[in-house]
Amino acid sequence: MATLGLPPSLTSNSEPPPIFDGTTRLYTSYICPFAQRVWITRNYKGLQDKIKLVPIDLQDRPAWYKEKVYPENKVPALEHNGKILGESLDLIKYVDANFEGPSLVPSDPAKQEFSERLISYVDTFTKELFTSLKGGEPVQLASPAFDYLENALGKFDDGPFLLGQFSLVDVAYIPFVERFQTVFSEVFKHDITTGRPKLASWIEEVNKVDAYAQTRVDPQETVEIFKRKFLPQQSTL
Ligand SMILES: N[C@@H](CCC(=O)N[C@@H](CS)C(=O)NCC(=O)O)C(=O)O
Repeated sequence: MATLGLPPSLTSNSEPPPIFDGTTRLYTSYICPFAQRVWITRNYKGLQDKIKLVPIDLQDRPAWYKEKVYPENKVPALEHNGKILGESLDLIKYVDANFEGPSLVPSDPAKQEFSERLISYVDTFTKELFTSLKGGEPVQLASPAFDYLENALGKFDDGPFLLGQFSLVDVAYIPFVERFQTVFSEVFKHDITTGRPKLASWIEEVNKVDAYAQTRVDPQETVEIFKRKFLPQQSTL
């Protein structure tokens, strides 16, 4: 688990932080792929001192989180300027636009247009992957989603990332690709990069980005979570 040197998760026994005291806080969970998007964005922009991580134990959630912070009772949520904002795809855009640090949106209009297209597909992408686990043939069922990424990676050739340079689009996809690569490899003995060279080099390059590398989940933990939540039929393996 990537928690070395990171604050401990707050539980039902933990006191709330002094909410709305002017501190910007990212309520997160170290295992949540949605929250991971915002965590990567914060790290990439060098906002470690400006946006404080407040990890929540989702299995033993403090009651004050829903009551005082975020009625949706989900992570991620961002406390900023006296407001609480949610939804990871909105938050990564918000953090990029409203805080200092390197931009995660390219200036090229063609790249911006493709970025919108890829962002609007990401929920379908993740849904297809989760749905693939419910069928008898997960590898085959997940194949079109990974092929879509492989094709998308061919669009710009001025760098290994989805828009050439590292951007919000990579941030939106990688937490899910990370988890499904692990699960397909460990549970179904299938390498999602076989026959997908661009996907292979994309994953390799994203792993070199420190802002992301610090947020990765221990693969063993990913497998345990998936077996418990999405693959109950595999839990006795
Ligand atoms: N659409 C939301 C999804 C967030 C989400 O589902 N987070 C999960 C953890 S990975 C959560 O907080 N679940 C708690 C619950 O639903 O009660 C986003 O993109 O931020």
